[in-house]
Amino acid sequence: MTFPKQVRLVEMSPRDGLQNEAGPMIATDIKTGLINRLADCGLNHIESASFVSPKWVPQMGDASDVMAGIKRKTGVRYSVLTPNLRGFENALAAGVDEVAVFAAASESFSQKNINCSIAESLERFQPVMEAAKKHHIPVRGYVSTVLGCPYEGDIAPEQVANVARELADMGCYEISLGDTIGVGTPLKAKRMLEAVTTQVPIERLAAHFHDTYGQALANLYAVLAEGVGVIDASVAGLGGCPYAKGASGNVATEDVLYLLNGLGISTGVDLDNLVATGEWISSQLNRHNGSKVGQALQR
Ligand SMILES: CC(C)(COP(=O)([O-])OP(=O)([O-])OC[C@H]1O[C@@H](n2cnc3c(N)ncnc32)[C@H](O)[C@@H]1OP(=O)([O-])[O-])[C@@H](O)C(=O)NCCC(=O)NCCSC(=O)C[C@@](C)(O)CC(=O)[O-]
Repeated sequence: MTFPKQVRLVEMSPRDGLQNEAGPMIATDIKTGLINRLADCGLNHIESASFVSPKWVPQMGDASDVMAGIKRKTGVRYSVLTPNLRGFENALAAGVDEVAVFAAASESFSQKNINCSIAESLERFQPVMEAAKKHHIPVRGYVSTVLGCPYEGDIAPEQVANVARELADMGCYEISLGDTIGVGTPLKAKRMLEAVTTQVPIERLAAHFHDTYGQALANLYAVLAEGVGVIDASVAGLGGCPYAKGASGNVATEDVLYLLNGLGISTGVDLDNLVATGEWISSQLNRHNGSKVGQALQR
């Protein structure tokens, strides 16, 4: 096994973490406070908001205010989700550093999440890619449901590979592979990755695993051993997907960092500060802290 010496953590909590919070709209200053604290932990890539339809995801309805309210830290990339050209234009006006388009490996999930087929979604991303190129904005791509779909069950690794290749070919610099409902196991994750790397080099892949079945760290260990060097995670394990009922949050950033520290893999992120941030946001949201490491170190 050859683990990478360094891993880039992409922090998901302000977007993937908060998009699914039930109840009233979370105050914008809690969102900006979270982002500023995360940057102070040493995280240098923070997915901060979504420029999607507020009818579909109400919690992200203040994306422009969030972008205007954060204290920008040099060296930190503040990225957002953009499902279409309108989202991109709004994101550009808000001064984002990077955008992400999001497709799925499952037709049913694509319909439920963005109201179109996989092929239509790729067509819809084309003008986003062109506009982003013109404005020198890097674009990340997501593939959801890479290890299972809430509507279709198992997804063929080849289907994941095809969608990942399409996104890479259209210009996404990195493809993040999402186990949206957290059903994967290490062997499945390894096999999916083997299929994807026949189409997209491993240097351009990221792992985005949810922890619904408690397998996310084991799955990450499996793909780290294959050489994946970018991991998406969410402080305090915040989150879930509005269009994947029952899915829990991304794997907790604190838990991933503890694993990486134990493997001697550097990230530039401070664990104590991160644990304090996980505690802070959990108390602001009046929510259980979903990080095991966060719970252990707070005792
Ligand atoms: C894609 C659409 C817009 C299609 O939605 P639609 O209803 O098919 O499209 P539409 O063009 O008819 O638009 C519907 C309404 O939204 C407006 N609209 C249209 N676009 C925008 C925009 N950009 N910003 C603001 N408003 C917008 C548009 O103007 C219209 O308003 P109305 O005329 O009814 O008043 C919709 O389905 C949508 O916003 N979906 C977002 C779903 C979402 O955010 N899901 C969660 C993120 S994905 C995820 O979590 C997975 C991931 C990435 O983390 C990886 C993983 O874990 O697998």
